[in-house]
Amino acid sequence: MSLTLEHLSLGYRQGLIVDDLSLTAESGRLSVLLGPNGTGKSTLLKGIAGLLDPELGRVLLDGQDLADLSRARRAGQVVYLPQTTPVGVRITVFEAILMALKVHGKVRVTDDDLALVRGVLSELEIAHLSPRYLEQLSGGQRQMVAIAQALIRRPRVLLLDEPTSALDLYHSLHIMAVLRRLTREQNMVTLVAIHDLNLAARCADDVLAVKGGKLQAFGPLHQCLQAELIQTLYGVGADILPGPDDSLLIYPRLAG
Ligand SMILES: Nc1ncnc2c1ncn2[C@@H]1O[C@H](COP(=O)(O)OP(=O)(O)OP(=O)(O)O)[C@@H](O)[C@H]1O
Repeated sequence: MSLTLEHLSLGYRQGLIVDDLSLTAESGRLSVLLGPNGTGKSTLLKGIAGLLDPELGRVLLDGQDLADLSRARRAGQVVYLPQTTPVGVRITVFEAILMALKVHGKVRVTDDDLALVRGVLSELEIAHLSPRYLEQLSGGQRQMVAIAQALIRRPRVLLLDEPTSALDLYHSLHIMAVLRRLTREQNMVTLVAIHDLNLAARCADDVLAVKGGKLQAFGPLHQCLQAELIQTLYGVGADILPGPDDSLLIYPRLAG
């Protein structure tokens, strides 16, 4: 399976933010979406999810134009987790994840549904939060519940916007490792916008870098994540060293 962006241009009233972007991402691979603040990463994810209509171009899943699907069918295949998620009504963590599972399905809850909710709670190590109300959670706990809500829907394309921004070191590493494993096991196309380059380098198969609306790089981690790219994206020099387990260690250097 593959996700293809074909001359995709996206924007708002003030103009284009994503400008003529073309690439094909293969399933079973996790891509990190890199780029400076305000450059269009969230805009790109929203465009792929169908929350923003393209000015030009298409988003294809295995050759099928996603614009031809109903909103509900597209949402079943492509799940987007925004940077901030509303707390919403007074429900427990267990209920919130169950509701995410049933969002476009039958209303009746089966034993299999309950087992799926328990499975994702255990996978993300948040089973102890199950009876708590969403409004009682910390920022990081809420972020993990939102990730659980995205995962339980078993999408073909998983789009996560800075999913570890509120997580501590242990939980960031754990969540990214789970995302990488599930991407392979469930053969998803996973795209994760992220600012922490060292975390990105530990979990990425591919790098997708954007700046000024334009694609700067797309391809395997070791090929793409070079000092020149970091300089282009962020205006920051960097030493890049080989890390354990085929990862990279990035040591950024501000000039002066
Ligand atoms: N709903 C909107 N209406 C108008 N302009 C918007 C809207 N959402 C975002 N923008 C603008 O589009 C540009 C890209 O924003 P976007 O949120 O996609 O950036 P980003 O790369 O995800 O940034 P960050 O790393 O800071 O989260 C910014 O200039 C932003 O102000």
